[in-house]
Amino acid sequence: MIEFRSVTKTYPDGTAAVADFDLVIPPHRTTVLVGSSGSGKTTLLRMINRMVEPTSGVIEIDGASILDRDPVKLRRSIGYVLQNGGLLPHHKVVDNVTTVLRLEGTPRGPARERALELLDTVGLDRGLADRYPSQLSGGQQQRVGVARALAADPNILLMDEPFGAVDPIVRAELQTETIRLQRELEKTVVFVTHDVDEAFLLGDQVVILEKGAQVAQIGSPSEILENPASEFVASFIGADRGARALRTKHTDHGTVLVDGRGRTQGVLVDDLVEDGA
Ligand SMILES: Nc1ncnc2c1ncn2[C@@H]1O[C@H](COP(=O)(O)OP(=O)(O)OP(=O)(O)O)[C@@H](O)[C@H]1O
Repeated sequence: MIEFRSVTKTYPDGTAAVADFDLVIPPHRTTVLVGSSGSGKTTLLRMINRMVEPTSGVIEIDGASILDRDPVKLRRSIGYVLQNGGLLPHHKVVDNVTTVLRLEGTPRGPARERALELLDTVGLDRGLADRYPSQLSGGQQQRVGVARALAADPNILLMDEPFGAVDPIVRAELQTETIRLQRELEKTVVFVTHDVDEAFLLGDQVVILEKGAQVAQIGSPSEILENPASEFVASFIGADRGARALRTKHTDHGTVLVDGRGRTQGVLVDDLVEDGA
């Protein structure tokens, strides 16, 4: 579990990026921080691995303040995936994946074997191991970035807009892969995006942020969709524009659900009634 208590970050130029922020991030689940540009998402993420130090407040991992941890060791024990993959261009894929392992003293042979296993894990062909990042597609580079983040088998994986720079089809593939990986590996994932659809797709817990990292709403996707806490949230998730409104349409074969543009989104199964409890 990761916990923020009264965390504030004011940058030296006076920008109040995060003001009095509280959050509990449950283990083995995906928490998504979503908000518009400048709402403080990246600052929050980077405070977890001490790439940014809070101005005040406490951040704990499993009940212990991260200030008591050596920053370098802490950073290496937490996986971090960036938007552009953050790969070193003059290092082969295998060397990018094994950077942290090598720094921690794993010999070359076992490190390479681990890298090849990780390529399997993220759905990449082992034959790509000796290529350079520029010889891969954007989607493949992102997968290498995920493999690298998983190399030291961290419990926590931080992902900062990891799919922002790839086309929509590859993005959808990577989102599906992320869900599969999380189920398989049961990491605690903290994911930053400005895309509310991505947040609802990936998040077990979604945190909608306004400027200064003020929490507008926190809950499961269903809880937020069913009951937006404010006009800001309704507008942010598109509920006010009817974008998420579904209507029933009766056909000769049963009842389907259609969206605002008339596209069929699903089939109504009337024996599947939940009481919402
Ligand atoms: N090193 C810095 N020095 C000064 N101000 C900063 C610094 N880093 C971020 N900020 C400011 O802090 C605020 C929050 O930035 P942050 O990057 O955390 O937001 P974000 O929600 O991740 O935005 P984006 O989606 O655009 O990446 C912004 O106003 C930003 O300009």
